[in-house]
Amino acid sequence: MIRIAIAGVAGRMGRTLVQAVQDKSDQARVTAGTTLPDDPQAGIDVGLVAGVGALGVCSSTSLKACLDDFDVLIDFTAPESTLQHLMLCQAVGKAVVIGTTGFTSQQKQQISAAAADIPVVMAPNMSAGVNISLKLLELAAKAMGDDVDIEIVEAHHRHKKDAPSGTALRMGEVIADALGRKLEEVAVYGREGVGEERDRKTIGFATIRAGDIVGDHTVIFAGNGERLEITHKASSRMTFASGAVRAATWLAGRTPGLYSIDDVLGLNVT
Ligand SMILES: NC(=O)C1=CN([C@@H]2O[C@H](COP(=O)(O)OP(=O)(O)OC[C@H]3O[C@@H](n4cnc5c(N)ncnc54)[C@H](OP(=O)(O)O)[C@@H]3O)[C@@H](O)[C@H]2O)C=CC1
Ligand SMILES: O=C(O)C1=N[C@H](C(=O)O)C[C@H](O)C1
Repeated sequence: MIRIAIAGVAGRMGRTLVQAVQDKSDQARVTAGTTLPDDPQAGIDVGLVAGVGALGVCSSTSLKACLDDFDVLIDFTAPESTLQHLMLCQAVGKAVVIGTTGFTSQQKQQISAAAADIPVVMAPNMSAGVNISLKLLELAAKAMGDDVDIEIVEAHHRHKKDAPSGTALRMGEVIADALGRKLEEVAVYGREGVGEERDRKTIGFATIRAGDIVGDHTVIFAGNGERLEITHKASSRMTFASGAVRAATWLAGRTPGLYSIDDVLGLNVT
């Protein structure tokens, strides 16, 4: 039985993660959960927070206080918090699944460094569909990339803080790598006013924040006379949460290293 801690248990993903672990109660159980100290859910049973009934585990306001109580931490909070949690786990040799997005490149390097000591799975999107779509994007980019304009459009709920989404950026990286381009040199984040016509080598990003959209991503490969669009639409956060729980059960007992969701899903075959 894998003992799982969930950071940010009162958040949208935190609550869904508790439900997802409950759905895998033959393999895993929630043995710790955290909130910020000023959260109204602080100290409340994590099962009650998530709406699945009491689990006998009260949410803690400090991960440090429950480091003995879990095998794997699942963290979908915010970049700074995730890094603090990661350092605590590194100090005691606990595995971490990171779903948080919005890291700077320097923060990503800190995560890679920590993964020299502990097993870490990190993915901006834990759904199987998105990770399969990344393979399709690589194929499409290699086949069409130099003859088409490539635009990435993403839409999320009004509460999302980071933009573009971590998934959209990952899609951009996969496409840029496939085409031998550097994303930081070719990315165009939104357009406004009068300027030059489009440079074919650029990869454009457009962001929508509205209502309760769970997460939509479309990549457009537009050429002369045809365009290919690859779209993924998440209709429930459970797709991300069940992917993260699968990653946590896969990660328990592994050797240190930075693993991707491709490793978990067996998509790393070439
Ligand atoms: N990889 C994937 O598949 C997915 C990734 N995400 C990412 O996950 C992250 C969270 O998303 P979402 O659940 O919608 O956001 P929420 O804001 O709903 O949840 C985050 C929760 O973490 C809490 N929190 C922040 N810092 C700490 C801390 N130090 N200790 C304990 N709790 C803390 C927040 O509290 P407070 O509100 O008080 O700040 C909040 O309750 C985002 O980065 C998002 O992009 C989301 C979905 C899928
Ligand atoms: O914040 C969200 O909600 C989501 N964030 C992730 C991202 O930034 O890509 C994944 C998913 O699309 C939902």
